[in-house]
Amino acid sequence: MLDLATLSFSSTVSRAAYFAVFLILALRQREKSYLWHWLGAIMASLLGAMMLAKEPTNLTLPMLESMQIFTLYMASLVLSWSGLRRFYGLHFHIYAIVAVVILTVTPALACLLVPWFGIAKTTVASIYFLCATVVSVMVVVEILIARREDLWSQIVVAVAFGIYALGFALSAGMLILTDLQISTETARVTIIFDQINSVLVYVGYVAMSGERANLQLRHQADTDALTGLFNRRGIQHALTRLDLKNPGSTVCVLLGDLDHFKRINDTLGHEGGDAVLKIFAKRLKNLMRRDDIAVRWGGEEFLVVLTHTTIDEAGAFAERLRKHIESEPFVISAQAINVTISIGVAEIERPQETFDKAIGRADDALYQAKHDGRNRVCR
Ligand SMILES: Nc1nc2c(ncn2[C@@H]2O[C@H](COP(=O)(O)OP(=O)(O)OP(=O)(O)O)[C@@H](O)[C@H]2O)c(=O)[nH]1
Repeated sequence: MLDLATLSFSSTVSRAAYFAVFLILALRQREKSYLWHWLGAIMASLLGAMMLAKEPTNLTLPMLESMQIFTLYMASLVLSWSGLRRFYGLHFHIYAIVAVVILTVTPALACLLVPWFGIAKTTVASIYFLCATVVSVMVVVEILIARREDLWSQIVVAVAFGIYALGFALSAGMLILTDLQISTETARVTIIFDQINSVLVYVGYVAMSGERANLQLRHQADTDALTGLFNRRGIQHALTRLDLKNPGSTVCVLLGDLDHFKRINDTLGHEGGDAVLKIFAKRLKNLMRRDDIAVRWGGEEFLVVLTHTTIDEAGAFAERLRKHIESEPFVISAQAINVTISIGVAEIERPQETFDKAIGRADDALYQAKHDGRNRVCR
């Protein structure tokens, strides 16, 4: 069995290692304020662990040291919570700031009451555990109830703080309701419990940061930077979401091309042309349903995939889009520009036809629409 001195030492060393890792992460990505909060959380708990490690077997620390250690551990929890809020891009309400400051200093203030009012040290410890429970629950709520982002790794952090909350609440309950005293054994259990849980928390933070960066990179790689629609690479990923093999559902493709776009560029300049493309993409998205997929297929060419849609419905949608573009001039730098679009529509004939073949037929239909005079829909 490991003794208290060894456990305290390993707890301090592991925190120092986390501190080094987070310091590098924060320095390399200075703009990510949440990393600085989490670095602060680790630093506070490292300082607390260092103070405890000085005299690991002394369970009756002087008042001043107890106050400092309680405050450091509370600050660590609060910085974990504030880091999470920054991670989700949230700011802090003034009431929330006041509340967490009160929670942070309450155990230290309770220490002051020990000599003056003769309050038992176990009562002070239970006050600390109660405050720590509240902040741990706040972290869990921040992640699980709000579910602001779909990250698997945040579940690890939520579980770790859920375990912390349970541990703190149980400790407080036992100190209040039973005559449990703080002993070498309880100190050992506490350190082991904290050691295991802190691995989940800090590794969870790194994983959250990495998972989100990974998703953002993938999103960037799949998205056309100008219009925000999928690019050709992105459609491959988006198509995996569609059940193209299901013969029960009809899927149609639309290939649209803005008419005489070269003239628009010549009139407005390339930047003006870009603005037209952006506005077009926005209008297109406004007409689409949630499950439909829009892709910037080429320069001024757009592909739309309509799920659970018959060829007649797709034709009607294309006509609606065409009229919508034709009827409302695009306003670029206070200049109203008339834009029109030609559209080819095709249904994917399943089970034998591939997606690419259907696009080929939509392209033929688009060619026909251009040939017939533009600003029209052809099947
Ligand atoms: N502003 C801007 N222009 C682009 C972009 N990509 C392609 N283009 C321009 O789009 C124009 C396409 O011209 P064309 O293929 O001749 O077709 P069009 O003038 O639209 O004529 P039709 O398609 O036959 O109606 C070219 O002038 C390209 O330079 C882009 O990202 N931004």
